[in-house]
Amino acid sequence: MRTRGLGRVHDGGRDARRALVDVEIVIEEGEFVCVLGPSGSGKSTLLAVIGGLDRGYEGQVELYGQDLGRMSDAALARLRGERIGFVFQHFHLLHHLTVIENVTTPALFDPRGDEHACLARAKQLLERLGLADRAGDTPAELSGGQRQRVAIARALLRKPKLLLCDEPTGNLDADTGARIIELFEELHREEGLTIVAVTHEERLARAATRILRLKEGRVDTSNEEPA
Ligand SMILES: Nc1ncnc2c1ncn2[C@@H]1O[C@H](COP(=O)(O)OP(=O)(O)OP(=O)(O)O)[C@@H](O)[C@H]1O
Repeated sequence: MRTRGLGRVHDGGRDARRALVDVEIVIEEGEFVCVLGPSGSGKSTLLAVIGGLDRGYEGQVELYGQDLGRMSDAALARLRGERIGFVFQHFHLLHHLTVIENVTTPALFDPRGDEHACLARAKQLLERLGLADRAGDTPAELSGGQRQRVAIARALLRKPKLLLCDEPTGNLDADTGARIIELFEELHREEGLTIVAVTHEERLARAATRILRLKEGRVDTSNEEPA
């Protein structure tokens, strides 16, 4: 993933906000990057842009050798579906579906998908995330941390190459948070998963192989340190 001269202005009427300013970053395959920075520094905006969800940017974003700005909406949706898993800050679960349905539903849109394999992987992920006995519950019956783990299982279902997460441990107690971090480290080490995680949490940042700091929409290199 590479950005060149990346900028993003959020249109707030008279009060337009420059969320990203001239961001130049390269993330290699297999990296585990944590994005740190104060509230409002552009972290969530950066994730949305590099994940192909926000197309209103200036400059260039290249993902797996493709210039996102030159892709059709359909091609971009396909790239997202095949290669990227998202864990959003507010989970975005579907409230009328059960846990297992939430995890498997995005994969059902894949015409080449194998339903049995998909269900088996969903069950395995729920097991790994300590939710095996909650598969039939709806999100309303779960705690915030459990919902977060459902969102993580859903993001991992299609074996993405790149996992983009916004505060993935933000709602979790210390033990559950530690389990998620272990899972990320395992997926990164064993399956070569590239992870880009926005976080405020020290524990997660310590697990990363690189820290990227944002400040007022710019990459902040004043405090560079090896992770
Ligand atoms: N949809 C939007 N419309 C208008 N302004 C927005 C929108 N999304 C973000 N912004 C503004 O862009 C700037 C960067 O926001 P962003 O959410 O990317 O920051 P952040 O670093 O992720 O913050 P936090 O840590 O609080 O989640 C902020 O000033 C924010 O108010």
